[in-house]
Amino acid sequence: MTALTLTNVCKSFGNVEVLKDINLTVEEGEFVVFVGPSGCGKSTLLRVIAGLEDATSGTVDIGGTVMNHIPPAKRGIAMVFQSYALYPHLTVRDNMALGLKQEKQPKTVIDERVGKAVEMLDLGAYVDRRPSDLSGGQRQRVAIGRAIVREPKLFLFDEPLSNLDAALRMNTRIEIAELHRTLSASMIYVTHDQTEAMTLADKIVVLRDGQVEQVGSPMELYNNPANQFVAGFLGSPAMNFLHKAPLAIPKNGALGIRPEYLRVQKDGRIKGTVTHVERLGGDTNLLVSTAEQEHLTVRIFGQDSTQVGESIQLDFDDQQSFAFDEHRQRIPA
Ligand SMILES: Nc1ncnc2c1ncn2[C@@H]1O[C@H](COP(=O)(O)OP(=O)(O)OP(=O)(O)O)[C@@H](O)[C@H]1O
Repeated sequence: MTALTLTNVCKSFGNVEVLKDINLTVEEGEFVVFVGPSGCGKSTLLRVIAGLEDATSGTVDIGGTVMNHIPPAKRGIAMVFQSYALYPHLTVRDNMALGLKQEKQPKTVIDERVGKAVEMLDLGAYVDRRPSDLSGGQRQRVAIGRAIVREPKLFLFDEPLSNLDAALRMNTRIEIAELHRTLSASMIYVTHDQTEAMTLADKIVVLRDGQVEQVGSPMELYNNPANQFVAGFLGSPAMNFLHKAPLAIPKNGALGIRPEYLRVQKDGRIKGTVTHVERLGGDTNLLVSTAEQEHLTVRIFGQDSTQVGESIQLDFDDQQSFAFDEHRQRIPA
């Protein structure tokens, strides 16, 4: 069963085309992440699925029903926003129960579902507090709880972790992954953070300028990017692109090498100077300016004593490099 099918979905604001012919399926139980740079249309696409925006053309099918003209509350979806969108005057318990009360669910059902969500999200100690007395991470868990109690067919997350600091972001990311395993629910998650996309997704949809660039599992996209944009977007530090001889560069194209596939080697084909060293504790990143005035990042696993200003020679295995043509499309190996 398919949780969501988008067919030829387009969206314009005035004469600005923000989504261009989007075709996509989300299978039941799948965790799909929309990723792409700021302004590429991720949130708009999510809002079209939610019914907060109308598609200009195309169909939005949720669980086998075309939903284009069905209001958000009747689409069987629940949305979690970056801003939490909690009611400040209501307690945690009442915030979570509100949607069910509005649906006129019996009290026993409300108590049971809220109780289950509170337990799942470890919010037991906070049920009588108001949002202002919670941390950002706790607030976001309440917002997630409010979505869970509605038992939606499809969860929609719009950058839910953007307001959290790095440590909390990682914890909450893991909690969302666990939640997905526990609920086996279909989820769509919007982010511009490629780490979130890589770690959470069953399937990543890379968007650019309102179009789908590539769809696949995180490792498929990492190991087999269709084009230079996808190759450069996924991976941290980002893939290096070299454009100048003496390496074998496709005509007017580029050779892509991931930082972890470059190694320091005497007589290496790439010669350069270290311009900056980032010691991350576990790993070391070297920034290198090549003899051809191109810039590279080299990722060394572990600690390394290389200093700024040192001359360096680098090499790589050809089968671990990626060739791109003049249109930035991947040239198959
Ligand atoms: N209501 C609107 N009216 C006019 N233009 C809009 C409206 N909403 C979004 N846009 C435009 O549509 C484009 C896509 O916006 P959207 O918010 O979907 O991008 P995004 O990929 O989610 O970006 P970000 O990561 O910055 O949130 C942007 O150029 C934006 O300015």
